[in-house]
Amino acid sequence: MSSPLIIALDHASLEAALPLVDQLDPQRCRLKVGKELFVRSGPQALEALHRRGFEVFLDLKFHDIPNTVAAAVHAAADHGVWMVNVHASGGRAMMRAARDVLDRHALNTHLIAVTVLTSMDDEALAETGVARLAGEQALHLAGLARESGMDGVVCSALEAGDVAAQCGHEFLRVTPGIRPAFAQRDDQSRVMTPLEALQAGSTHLVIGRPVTRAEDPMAALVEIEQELSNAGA
Ligand SMILES: O=C(O)c1cc(=O)[nH]c(=O)n1[C@@H]1O[C@H](COP(=O)(O)O)[C@@H](O)[C@H]1O
Repeated sequence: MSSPLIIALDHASLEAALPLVDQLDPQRCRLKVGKELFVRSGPQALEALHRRGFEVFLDLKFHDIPNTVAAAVHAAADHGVWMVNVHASGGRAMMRAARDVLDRHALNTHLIAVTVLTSMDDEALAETGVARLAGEQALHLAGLARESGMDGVVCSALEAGDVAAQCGHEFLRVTPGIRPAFAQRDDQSRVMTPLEALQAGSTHLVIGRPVTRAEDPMAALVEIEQELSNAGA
């Protein structure tokens, strides 16, 4: 599957997500299961998506003591998900523990770390006691994630190029905060269009509301695919 598109199923339940899922093609996108859908529908949601042939990014952003996060990552990988994530700000020992548990059990789920949430700007970050600018902090955490054995990071597309330069091109740059020209910004602060994001160095694009809340989700997805293919992306 070579598409960079990951559609965020930020739906209230599996039942609510299925009408959209059943219009999508597993050869043309992956799906992301986040907190609300997983808390309501649980592993059943993963099974239902896997049965339909989709690769799934389980986005639960684990952030806890190393032992707890490693166990949670192990449990996620046991469900056969394609990708799982933790918060890089959980630190080196936490990320290493998560890496080690996957290696010990020969599980090949991609393990990535969230750097700075795309909803955060410099001011919001300063309020949490982080003095660096959001872009600098994201790059700092990407370096720590790389050293701690992560396969990549979640970052804003604004940082994707710098992350690639610093951490290597095989290090994944999964970027939410994607807003096609036709979409609203919603609560995202640091945004780019799909084409800009790929050109800036993203390896994967996480897209939620611009597709899932569109009047015609398939038309929105096709419009994004066309924008990318017209530019040879
Ligand atoms: O880890 C993520 O996927 C994530 C990290 C981040 O920094 N920002 C961010 O928006 N996300 C997720 O990406 C998706 C973006 O959705 P839309 O803003 O609707 O496109 C949501 O499911 C968020 O949970």
